[in-house]
Amino acid sequence: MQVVLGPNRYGKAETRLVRVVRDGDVHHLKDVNVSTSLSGEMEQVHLTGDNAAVLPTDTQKNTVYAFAKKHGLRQIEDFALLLAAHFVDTQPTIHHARVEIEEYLWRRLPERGHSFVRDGTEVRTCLVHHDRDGRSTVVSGLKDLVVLNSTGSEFHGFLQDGYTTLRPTTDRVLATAVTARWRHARPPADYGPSHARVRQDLLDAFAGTHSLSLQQTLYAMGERALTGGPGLCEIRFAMPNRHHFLVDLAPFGLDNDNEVYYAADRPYGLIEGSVLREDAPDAGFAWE
Ligand SMILES: O=c1[nH]c(=O)c2[nH]c(=O)[nH]c2[nH]1
Repeated sequence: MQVVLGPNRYGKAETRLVRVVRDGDVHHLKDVNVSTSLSGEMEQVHLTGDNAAVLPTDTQKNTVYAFAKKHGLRQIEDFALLLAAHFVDTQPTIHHARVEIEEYLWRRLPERGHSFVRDGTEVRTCLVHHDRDGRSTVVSGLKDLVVLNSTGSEFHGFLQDGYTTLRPTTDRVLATAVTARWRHARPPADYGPSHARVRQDLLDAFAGTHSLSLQQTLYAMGERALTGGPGLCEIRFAMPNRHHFLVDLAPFGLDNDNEVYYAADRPYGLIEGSVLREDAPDAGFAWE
């Protein structure tokens, strides 16, 4: 039986990097997790162990740190583009680079210029590709944006079969941890304000939508982000439905008028979907 090498890539996953910029007594902090992944002329390393085409993952990690010093680190998308282009443009055997970055957010404490507190659970993300034909794609995003509406959410009119026990409700808690990733029709002038704008659009739509299902809320959030400011053409979501079940307090002679909930962590409904402009340009390898 004949076998052949299939698609492959290799790289250094999760290079943790903290960059401090000292502006006198006031420090600026960037805390990121960088994963690089390269592909190209990798037949020989897999078939015979000849490493001549391989840029070591250790070198990839070193490059991340060196570039943080040489070029600074402002918007993660720009840093990822710089790294991806570097690997492809300097190594003929590397035909494609994929760089994924997570950024953990810190807020400076007001009293001091160099003390920080982690800003919630939210993570900013990006996924960048660059190939040897000079094509680049950028997907920006966020994850673990935890939101909750304590009313303004209903769920009824759903299919019922012999296994259905869920009661229809016209007033429930709606909570989720949003993962959203998006691409722009054209690169924005600055990924920072664009990210802030999309994030605010998502929050406004979550809060402002009287929800008949999390699916409806997802679409409303996508629609808002696409019709808002920063020129998005596609946004994809994964939203776990963080169920809040009313606790039955009747055994204790107490009523429970939507006041006391059991916040379940699993299982959870997982609602996923995308919203895109009808004329969205082809995504190419952007999401891979
Ligand atoms: O918003 C919801 N969508 C569903 O598809 C679903 N399914 C379910 O059990 N609860 C919910 N809630």
